[in-house]
Amino acid sequence: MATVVASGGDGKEQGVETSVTYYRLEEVAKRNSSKDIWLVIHGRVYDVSRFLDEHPGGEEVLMEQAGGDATESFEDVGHSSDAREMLKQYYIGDVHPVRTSRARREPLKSNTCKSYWSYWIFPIVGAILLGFLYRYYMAESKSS
Ligand code: HEM
Repeated sequence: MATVVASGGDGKEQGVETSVTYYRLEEVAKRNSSKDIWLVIHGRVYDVSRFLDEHPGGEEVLMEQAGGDATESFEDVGHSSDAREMLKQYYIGDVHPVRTSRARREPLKSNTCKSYWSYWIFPIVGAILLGFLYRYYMAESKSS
């Protein structure tokens, strides 16, 4: 079961049933000081504060990405599989899957209503047509 961590606070809050901690992008964005650096790579949040001095590519590149999504820069460098393996050491959680404001405004569209009407409309229209045809037929047979 996943735990959602709201933005604000110290960002380390965790619930009772925890397997993944989610951080909002606003929370990650705050971690951009020289001593406290978080970044996002492929939707995962990494606390690289203690990795700055050790990063073979230098601390500047990490600081440039601090608090943001570093996926593109990380991939552009073509990091080795060892580097990707190292990521695990700094992993602290996932980016919170936020619904877009549009998705929040629009309720989930259901087909139930649509199919309900199409279920009734065809028999009704068919019955009306049959009624007209019958009247037409009767009028014709009377006049002849
Ligand atoms: C937690 C995240 C990161 C880890 C664990 C990591 C790890 C490493 C490692 C192990 C290397 C040595 C080369 C290799 O094995 O590929 C390296 C090199 C490098 N990294 Fe990172 N890196 C991270 C994030 C980044 C980011 C966000 C950038 C942004 C541009 C970056 C830029 C570089 C550069 C420029 C080099 C030097 C490449 C070279 O000299 O060929 N790294 N990194």
